[in-house]
Amino acid sequence: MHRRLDYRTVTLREDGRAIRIIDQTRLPQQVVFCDLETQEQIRHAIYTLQVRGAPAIGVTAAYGLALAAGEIDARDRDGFMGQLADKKAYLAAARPTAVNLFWALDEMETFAAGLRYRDPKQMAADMLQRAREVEAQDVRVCRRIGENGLALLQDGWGILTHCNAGQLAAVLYGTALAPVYAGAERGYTFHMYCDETRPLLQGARLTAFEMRAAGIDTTLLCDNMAATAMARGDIQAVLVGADRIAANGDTANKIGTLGVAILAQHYGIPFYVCAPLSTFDPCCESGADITIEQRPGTEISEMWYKQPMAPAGVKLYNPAFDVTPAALITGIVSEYGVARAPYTHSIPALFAARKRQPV
Ligand SMILES: CSC[C@@H](O)[C@@H](O)C(=O)COP(=O)(O)O
Repeated sequence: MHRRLDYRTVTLREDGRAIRIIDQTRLPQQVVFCDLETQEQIRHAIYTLQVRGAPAIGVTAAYGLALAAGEIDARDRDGFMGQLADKKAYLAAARPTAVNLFWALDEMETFAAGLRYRDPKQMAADMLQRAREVEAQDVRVCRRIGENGLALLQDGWGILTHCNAGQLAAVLYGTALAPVYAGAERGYTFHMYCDETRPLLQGARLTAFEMRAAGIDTTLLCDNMAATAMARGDIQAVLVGADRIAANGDTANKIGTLGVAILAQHYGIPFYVCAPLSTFDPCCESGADITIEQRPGTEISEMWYKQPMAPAGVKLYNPAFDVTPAALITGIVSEYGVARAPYTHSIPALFAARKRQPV
């Protein structure tokens, strides 16, 4: 039976005074909702991955800046925009790699700059309305990604995914898992293979959880088992999300994605990246321009076990993302269709399509 989680990962609380998120650090044991009211709570929730995944971070940031704007006490437009810029910089420092964070903050600042100046409370209320639209747009966009991605898949396929790019990484559908949900709605049977995704186990804790809740056949495997699953012929396609896509198609996603892409090329398995246009960053010429977040080594050495998992004092290396070169990507599935190499031509075509008919 198909039972996608019937709640939104990120939304505005009914009274409009807080962001309501599912606390992803408590999954899969507990589904706990958490209300974020202050900018400190919002930045902390993004940094600690209570809310995570590029599109969900973007929606949180949009609401976050609107709520923070409600705290502004300014006499005129310049005062308001000055304080808004400070709040934007504060939220932007939460995490460096997912461009949706910066995209959403820029959208909100540009929106505020375009408003006829009234009292700060009214400006903040208008911004909150705009943030609601960012949330609604995420739902529409992800549905379109689902339809576009489904057209590349066949009923009965085994699909490998890495990290979590599903409902829990966006508002309702996700990106890489949106085609799987779209297929399930039509009665397709997919066999999902979820990499556990060391060190923070987004695949085990989140993807396996939401796939099972949706009644989709799901197998969890350790990251180092993907090669064997491919060699056995279990995998017919790889679907992953993205945190930032450079102008040449190089794609930053959760650490380990690059290894999966190399394996997929070796075994001749199509490797698709699924992402909304808000994850594309035309200012990054290539993957070399993408800042990769470094996180505390303790996420490797002691996070998931009662006892330390490594000898005291060992040097630790914990980049949170890697960059998959465009040459390893079969196609990038967006809400405006599928871009293929050469990406320097096909990505601008997606942006042109958006200009003609925004989703
Ligand atoms: C649709 S989500 C795409 C990516 O944000 C996702 O694959 C990912 O890498 C998330 O990393 P995380 O560190 O859990 O925020």
